[in-house]
Amino acid sequence: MINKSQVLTFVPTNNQQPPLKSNQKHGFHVKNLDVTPSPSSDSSSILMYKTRHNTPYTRYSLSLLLFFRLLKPHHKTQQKKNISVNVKEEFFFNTESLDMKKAEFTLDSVRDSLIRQEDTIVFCLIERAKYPLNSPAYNQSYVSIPGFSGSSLVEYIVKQTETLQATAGRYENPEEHAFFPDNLPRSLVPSYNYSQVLHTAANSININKMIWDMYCNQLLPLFVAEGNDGNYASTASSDLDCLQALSRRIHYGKFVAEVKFRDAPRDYEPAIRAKDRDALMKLLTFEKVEETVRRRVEKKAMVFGQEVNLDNDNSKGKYKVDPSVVSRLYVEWVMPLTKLVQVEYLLRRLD
Ligand SMILES: C=C(O[C@@H]1C=C(C(=O)O)C=C[C@H]1O)C(=O)O
Repeated sequence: MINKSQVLTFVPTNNQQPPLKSNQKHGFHVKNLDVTPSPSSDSSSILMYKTRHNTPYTRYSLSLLLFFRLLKPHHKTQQKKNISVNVKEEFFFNTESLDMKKAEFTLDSVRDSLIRQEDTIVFCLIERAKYPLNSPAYNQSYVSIPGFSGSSLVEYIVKQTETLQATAGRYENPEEHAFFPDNLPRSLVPSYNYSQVLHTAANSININKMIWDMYCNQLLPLFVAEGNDGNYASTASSDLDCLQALSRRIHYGKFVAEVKFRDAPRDYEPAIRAKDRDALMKLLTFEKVEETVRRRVEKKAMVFGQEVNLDNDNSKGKYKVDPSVVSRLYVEWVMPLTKLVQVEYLLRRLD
């Protein structure tokens, strides 16, 4: 009989795996499955399984057969008894978080993360664009919630979510920054050993007030329809997703600056000592990269935001979020604010 402590280990079946790309990682996660065991299954059942695209199908099918045999009750009258089995499954993924890349902190790996974050930002904007502006959600006199006087519904939802997420450890991660950081509760979860690549002065940099102002007062009216459909809570929740994605991207400038400084400390040190913001801005700016980013996010807005249907494609040119607005968002706000974070970080780098 299988007992609770048994683990079905899915292991690679050969060594001829294609090399991982630089932004891919390889690992295992453990899934907990409820199965009804067969008494004939012996305790040494180990299934061979391979998740990569070069899976040998014969081995794969055999594995599945074995697996389903384990799931099959052996006798009709047998009382169904669910047993928890841990399945360790090999997986591959593109890492978005820098922490998954502990071993390779390079300008390329940091830029890979920024590229992946573009997807998140574009999808968040698409989700927000489902709703019209819904201006009451931003109006501080529309709601009067005990303990939150003077807060709009969006502020209320952001504050409450941040409070909850702080207890779950969100702000222990150096990549995360709260919009209302004062008086947040302590994390209640075991601490994770995040890689400490940043200078401690990084903790003093939080430009979320500027991001909030840019998002609510300048960006929103550019990509949502005017009007009001009453979905204020969902709207506020979508806003929170957008704000968090933008904040994470922009504050990622700290990591970009750190890696640039490490690559060329002698170039940066004189400008840092002279507190010369303009010189720092010049040193850290790569116009060609910015142009590539601008074109790529515009294209992502076209690809992710197009209507998909199976008939003749008559939806060309219709996008859920105007691609030129996404390009403008990056050129006017996201990239300049990311560079501002870089300058602020570098100015403190030798403290
Ligand atoms: C982030 C970087 O620094 C600057 C800011 C960029 C951005 O925000 O996308 C792009 C290029 C640089 O001018 C970088 O060099 O990758």
